[in-house]
Amino acid sequence: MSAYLSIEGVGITFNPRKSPTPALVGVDLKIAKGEFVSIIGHSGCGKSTLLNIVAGLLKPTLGGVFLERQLVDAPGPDRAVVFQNHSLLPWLTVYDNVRLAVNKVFGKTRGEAERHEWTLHNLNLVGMSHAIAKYPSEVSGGMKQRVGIARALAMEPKVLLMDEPFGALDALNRARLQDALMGIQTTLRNTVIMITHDVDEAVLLSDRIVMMTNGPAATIGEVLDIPLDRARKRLDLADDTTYAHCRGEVLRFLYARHRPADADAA
Ligand SMILES: Nc1ncnc2c1ncn2[C@@H]1O[C@H](COP(=O)(O)OP(=O)(O)OP(=O)(O)O)[C@@H](O)[C@H]1O
Repeated sequence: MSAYLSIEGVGITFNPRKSPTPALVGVDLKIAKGEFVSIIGHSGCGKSTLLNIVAGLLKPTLGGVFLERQLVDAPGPDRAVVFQNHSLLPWLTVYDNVRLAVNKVFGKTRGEAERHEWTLHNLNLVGMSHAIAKYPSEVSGGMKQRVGIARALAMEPKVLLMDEPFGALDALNRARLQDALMGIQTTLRNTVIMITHDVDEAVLLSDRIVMMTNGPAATIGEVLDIPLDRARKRLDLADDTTYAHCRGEVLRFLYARHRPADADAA
C-alpha cells in the first residue's frame, strides 16, 4: 500500500523525569490517500494521544509521523481536527464560523466570491444551509457538530482527524450524522482518522479498523479490513453477513482478547 500518512515506531512517555508513564509503544500504521480509518480501544489506551500526535499537538518520545513523506512536527491546516465537543466561536454565526477558517486557509489564493461560495457549499454538504445566520447558542448539539465538520472539510485538509465526533449526541442524531458522513465520504473520499467507542459506527464508516491494546504501553493489537462496498446504507447492512462478521471481530477483540482491567469487578 502506498503510504500517504505514515506513523512509524511512535511511542510516548508522559512525565519522563518524575514518574515515567509509557502511554504508547511501537505504533506503526500506514494509511493510503482516501482511506477512512477508525481507531477503537478501551478508555485510556491512548487513542486521543495518538490522534494528537498526528495532529502535531503532541510530540512523540520515539518515532514520528510523516504526511506525504514530510515529518509532522506542529499543528497545521493540512490536518483539521473535529473534537467531541464542538469548538465553535459563540460570537460568530454558523456561516462566519466556517468562513473564518476558509479565509484563513484560502485568503490569499481564492477571491471573495469564491470563498463565499465555498463556505456555503460546505454548509450545504452537512445539511446546514437553512441555519447559516444563526449563532451556535441557537442550534442543537448535532447541528453544532455538523458545522464543526463543515469547517474542517472546508479547509480541504490532507487528513481529517476526528476525536469521537458524535460521542456527545443522542442515538438518533448520531445516526443522522453518521449517514451524512457516509454520504460525504462516498463522494469526497477524504483521508480520515476517527476515534470511536462505538463498534457499529466503526464498521459503518471505515475502510479499516485499528484496534488498540489496553494501556499503559498500549499499541496496535489488530487491524481489520472492512470489505463493504460504498455507498453504504445503514438498513441494507442490518442483515449483511460481512457486516455482522466484522462487528463480531471487533467485539471479540475488545471483550474477549483485550478486556478492560476493571471488567471482572463490574
Ligand atoms: N498530558 C498527559 N500527561 C500525563 N498522562 C497523560 C496525558 N495525556 C494522556 N495521559 C495518559 O495517557 C493515557 C492515554 O490517554 P488518552 O486520553 O490518549 O486515552 P484514550 O484512549 O483517548 O481514552 P478515552 O477513550 O477515555 O478518551 C492515559 O493513561 C492518560 O491518563
